[in-house]
Amino acid sequence: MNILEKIVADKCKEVDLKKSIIPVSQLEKSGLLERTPISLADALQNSTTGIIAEHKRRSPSKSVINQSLNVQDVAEGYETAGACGMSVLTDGKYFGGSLDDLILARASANIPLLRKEFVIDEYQILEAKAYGADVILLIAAILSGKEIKTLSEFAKSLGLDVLLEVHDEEELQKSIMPSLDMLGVNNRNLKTFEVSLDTSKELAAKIPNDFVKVSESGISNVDAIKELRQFGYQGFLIGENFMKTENPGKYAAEFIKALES
Ligand SMILES: O=C(O)c1ccccc1NCC(=O)[C@H](O)[C@H](O)COP(=O)(O)O
Repeated sequence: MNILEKIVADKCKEVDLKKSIIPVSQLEKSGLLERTPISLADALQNSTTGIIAEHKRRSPSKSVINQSLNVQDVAEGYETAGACGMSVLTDGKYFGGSLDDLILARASANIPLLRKEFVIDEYQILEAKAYGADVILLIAAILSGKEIKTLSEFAKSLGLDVLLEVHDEEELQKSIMPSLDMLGVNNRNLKTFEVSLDTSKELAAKIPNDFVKVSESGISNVDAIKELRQFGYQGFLIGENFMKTENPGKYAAEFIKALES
C-alpha cells in the first residue's frame, strides 16, 4: 500500500466511527450549517497576490514541521498578512490536525477557510460546513469521476466552494465538470512525495479557463509565483515554507509584501 492508500483506508474507518458518534441528523439539526460561506474563488479572482496560507503541523513527507504554535495566532497572522484564504489540515493521524483547529481558525480570521482533508464521504462535507469551512478539497487521485461529481454537487448545495486537486492529465480529464470552482495542481506526487513546479506549468494549458487555477505545494519563493502567474495561476497554496518559521503570520506578511513590490 502507498501512503495515499493507507490514509484513505484509515479515513474510511474514521468516518464510519464519527457517523456513529454524531449522526448526520444531529449535524443537520445543530444550526451549525446555517452560516453563509465566503467564496475563495472570488477572493482569488479579486486578489493581486493569491496566497492561500496553510496550517500544517506535520506531514508524511516532512515529519514534524512545527508543533509549537497556536492555531488562532497563525490564523490571525495570516489574515493580517493579507492572505486570500487559509487552508487548515484537519487530519489527525498523518498531519496532527483536527476539526478543533478549524473551529479556532474560524473564530480568529474572517477570510475563506479551506478544510484540507481526504474527503471520501458527504459526511465530511457536512462537518466542514458545520465547523466553519468555506471550501472543501477533493483529491482526484483518491476519487472516481462519479464520486467527484456527487461530492462536489453536494458541497455546492451547501454553498461551499470546491477545489479539485489533480497531479496529472489523466486525473484532470476525468475531473472537469461544472460543479468545481477551482482546479488545483499539486506539485507534490502524493504517492512518491517528489515535488516539481513543472507539474503546474505542464498542466496549465489543459485546464479550461472557466476554473480558477491554483498551484499547490513546494512553493518557497516569490519568483516561483511570478513565473506561475505567467501560466495563468491565480492561487498559490503554501504550507511548509510559512509553517517552518517561528511566526508564520509575520513571515507570510513579508512574503506577500515582496510579491506586491
Ligand atoms: O505534504 C505531504 O507530505 C502530503 C503527503 C500526502 C498527502 C498530502 C500531503 N500534503 C498535502 C498538501 O497538499 C500540502 O500540505 C499543501 O499543498 C502545501 O504544501 P507545502 O507548501 O509543500 O507544504
